[in-house]
Amino acid sequence: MSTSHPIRTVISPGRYAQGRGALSRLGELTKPIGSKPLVVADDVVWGLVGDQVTASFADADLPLTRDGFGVYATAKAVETIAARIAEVGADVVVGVGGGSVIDAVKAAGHLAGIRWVSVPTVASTDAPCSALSVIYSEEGAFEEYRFFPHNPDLVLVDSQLVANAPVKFLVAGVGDALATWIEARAVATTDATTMAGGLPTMTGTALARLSWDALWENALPAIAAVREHLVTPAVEKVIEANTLLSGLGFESGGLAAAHAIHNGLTAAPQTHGLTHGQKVNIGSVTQLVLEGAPTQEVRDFIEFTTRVGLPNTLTEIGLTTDDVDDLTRVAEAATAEGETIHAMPFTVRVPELVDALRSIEGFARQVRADAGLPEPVPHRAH
Ligand SMILES: NC(=O)c1ccc[n+]([C@@H]2O[C@H](COP(=O)([O-])OP(=O)(O)OC[C@H]3O[C@@H](n4cnc5c(N)ncnc54)[C@H](O)[C@@H]3O)[C@@H](O)[C@H]2O)c1
Ligand SMILES: [Zn+2]
Repeated sequence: MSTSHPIRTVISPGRYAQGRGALSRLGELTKPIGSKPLVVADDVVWGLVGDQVTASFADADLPLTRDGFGVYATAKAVETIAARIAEVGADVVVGVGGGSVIDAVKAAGHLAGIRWVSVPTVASTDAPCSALSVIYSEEGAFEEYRFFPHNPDLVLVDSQLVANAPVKFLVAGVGDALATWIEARAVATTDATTMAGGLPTMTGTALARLSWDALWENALPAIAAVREHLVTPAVEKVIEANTLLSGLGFESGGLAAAHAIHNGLTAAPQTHGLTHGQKVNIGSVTQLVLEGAPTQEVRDFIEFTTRVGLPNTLTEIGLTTDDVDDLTRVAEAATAEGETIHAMPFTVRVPELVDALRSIEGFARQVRADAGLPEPVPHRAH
C-alpha cells in the first residue's frame, strides 16, 4: 500500500463536440485518433445514423466496419467486441447509441488496447465522457464498475439527433444529471475518493453544481422543445449538462448514495425496463431523506422532478411500501462493500435505508397533492 499523500484529480475526454448536425464531422474528428475504426451500434440506432456515419467516414477517407449490439453492457458483450477489434485489426472503436453500447465499447477498447470514441445518440446518461464502464449480468443486474486509465479521446453529440429521439431519454438524462450535484456535495463534505481515483477538486465539484443550475433553469423548456423535436438554446444546455457537465461532475466530483441505491434497485426485477435516470432519481430523493435535508428542499426536488416526468415514488418503479423483502435486498446491494454509499458523511445501514426508501412514497404523494401535480402511475416490469 502506498504511503504517499492522496492527490486531488480531474479527468476528462480529449475532446467534446456538440451541435446540430455534428455527426457529419465524425469522420474528420475520428481520423486523428485512428485509421481503422470499428463502429458498434444496434440496428435501431444504425437505422437512424448509418447513412450519415457512412458519408462522414467516406468524406474523411476512413474505412467503415459496423457491428451490432444487444441490450446490456455485459462481460460477454465486452469480450465479443474486443474479439472483433482483433479480428478486423481496428485501432479505434466507436460506440454509437445509449449508455449501454458506449460502456461496452469503452471496456472493449481498453481490453483490446486501442482508443475509443463515444457518440451518444440520446442525452440519457452521463456515460459518454467517463473513464469507467458499468457492467451488468445478462438479466440486467449491476455487477461491477470497471475503471480505465483514460477517458474517450472524443465525445461527439449531434443535438438534432438527440432532439429527434423520444423525449423519455432526455428526461432520464436530467435524472442522472440532477443526482450529480446531490452526490458531489456529499463527497465534498467527506473529502472521499471520487471515481477519478483521487480526492475531489474545486473544479469537479463546481461542474456538478453548474450542471444542477443549468438543469433547474433549462430542463422544463428543453423537454417541451424535444417533445416537438426542436433544438433550442435550452435544449443545447440540457444536452451539455446531461452529457459533459454531469459526466465530469460525477467522475471527478464523486458518487455517493443516489447511485448506490440505483445499483441496489437493479437487483429488483420489478424495476427492469426503467431507464438508468429514472432509478437514479429514486436514489436522489432517498439520499435527501437520509441526509435529513431541509423539508423545503425535498419538496422542491419532488415537485421539480415530477414536472420533469421523473419517478419519485416506489409505485412508479414497480414497488410498494409492503415489498419489505425486496427493499431489503435492494438496501443490501446498495450498501455492499465498495459501494459509493460509503462516501456519505454518516454510516448508512440496511434498516435505515429500507425505511428511507419506504418513506418516499407517502411524502412524495403528499407533496404532489399539495402542488396540484398528478398522482404516480404504477410501473409494470416487462
Ligand atoms: N459509465 C458511466 O459512467 C455511466 C454513467 C451513467 C450511466 N451508465 C450506464 O448507461 C446505461 C443506460 O444507458 P441508456 O439509459 O442510454 O440506455 P441504453 O443504452 O441501455 O438503451 C438505449 C436505447 O435507446 C435506443 N436509442 C438510442 N438512440 C436512439 C435515438 N436517437 N432514437 C431512438 N432510440 C434510440 C437504443 O437502441 C437502445 O435500445 C446503464 O447501463 C448505466 O449503468 C454508465
Ligand atoms: Zn448515472
